[in-house]
Amino acid sequence: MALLPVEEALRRIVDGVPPRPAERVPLDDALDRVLAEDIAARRTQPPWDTSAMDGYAVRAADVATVPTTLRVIGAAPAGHPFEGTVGAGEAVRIFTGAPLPDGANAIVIQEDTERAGDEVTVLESSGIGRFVRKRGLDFAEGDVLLSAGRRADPRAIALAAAMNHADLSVHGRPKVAILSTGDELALPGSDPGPEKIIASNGFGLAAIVRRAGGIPVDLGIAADDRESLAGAVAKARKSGADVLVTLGGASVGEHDIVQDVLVAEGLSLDFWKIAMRPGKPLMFGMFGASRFLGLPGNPVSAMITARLFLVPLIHALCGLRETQSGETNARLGADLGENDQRQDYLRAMSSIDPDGTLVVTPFGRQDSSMLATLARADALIIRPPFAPAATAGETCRALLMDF
Ligand SMILES: Nc1nc2c(c(=O)[nH]1)N[C@H]1C(S)=C(S)[C@@H](COP(=O)(O)OP(=O)(O)OC[C@H]3O[C@@H](n4cnc5c(N)ncnc54)[C@H](O)[C@@H]3O)O[C@H]1N2
Ligand code: MOO
Repeated sequence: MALLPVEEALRRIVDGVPPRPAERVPLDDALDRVLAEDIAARRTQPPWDTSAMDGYAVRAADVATVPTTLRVIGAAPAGHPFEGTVGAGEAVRIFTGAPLPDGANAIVIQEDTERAGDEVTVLESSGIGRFVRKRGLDFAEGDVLLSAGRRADPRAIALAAAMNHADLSVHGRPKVAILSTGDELALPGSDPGPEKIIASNGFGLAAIVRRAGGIPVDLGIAADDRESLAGAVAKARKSGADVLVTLGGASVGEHDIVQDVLVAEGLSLDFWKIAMRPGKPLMFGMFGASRFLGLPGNPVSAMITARLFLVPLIHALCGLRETQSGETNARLGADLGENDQRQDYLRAMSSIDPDGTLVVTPFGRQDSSMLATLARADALIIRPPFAPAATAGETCRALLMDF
């Protein structure tokens, strides 16, 4: 059976996703939220011509020939403009960030002067505009400097503050309900019998959700029976989550009943099974107003499919417009055999060659149960379906691990 290509699966998941409604938050709470509107400067910065240095505001013509001695007629610390005018043969003591007084058109830095009482001797000349920041050097009132859809990173927050905004309109954070499934699962820190497996996926997923800008809602662990799953699904409905993620029970065994139960509860399934390794049994559909992603239970499959499909979905719900795939060209560090119909994501270690090239070397064992390997890996080598055998040194595509 032909499996759905990865790119097509992603397109179906993220296309047409409406961002969460906007809300206003103080600057201090805006970090990593996504701007819901363009932000224009409420003032011009700097609002006047200012000194870029501590020194003396002078007329450039007066210091064309040095040394020369000028009369100091006042001072202009930052925040306290000098109200008068600098005339011929005069200077005003000035400090970094203070407005340039009328009449002056240059700054002489303090180190190039000798002060004696109300006279200053200038030892180095200074041209027109020297050490002067012109009004509006950074931005002018009305300039739109931050666009809707941008993440409020620290630089954006600093700029928004400088533009005189105390709060920002940002999109709401999507809620992602996470349900682990499996009779064999026990919580970390419990005293599990040898037949048990520690339920790690939910924790990894919640961390991915938080990093991506969502709010994880833990629905716990459902057993592999219809009643338990239906009960958990009822909780999911109540949670009002934007996305419901199930973990495990996605494959073909008779205990893999997630899809059956959800369809009986109203899931409209869009697709099941994609051309990807790890992650083949991925499911996607609409569950009422929520988007549903059924991730495979194998721990590495769950983490990688979450990175490739859930993260872009959360970004879309957050209103993020400029997303980066994280993919780059690299040089293969080992030979690889030919690939089958599934796009492969091989766990790999990256290094930089002496010539500056990024090299990615896959681990020998690629089993999708191996979290220790995933944690050591810092890149995934992407092998398209039916890629021919490749030798070390060839160019390949790699996804740098950002989660
Ligand atoms: N006959 C076939 N068998 C399998 C196929 C197939 O196509 N035909 N696909 C394989 C692939 S690929 C994957 S991936 C897995 C996915 O299986 P499920 O999604 O049904 O996952 P489970 O069977 O529930 O669990 C698999 C594995 O992962 C462990 N697990 C489950 N949940 C967690 C959790 N929350 N934390 C940690 N570990 C978890 C579970 O104990 C199992 O060991 O199916 C293959 N089989
Ligand atoms: O797709 Mo499964 O995720 O290969 O192990």
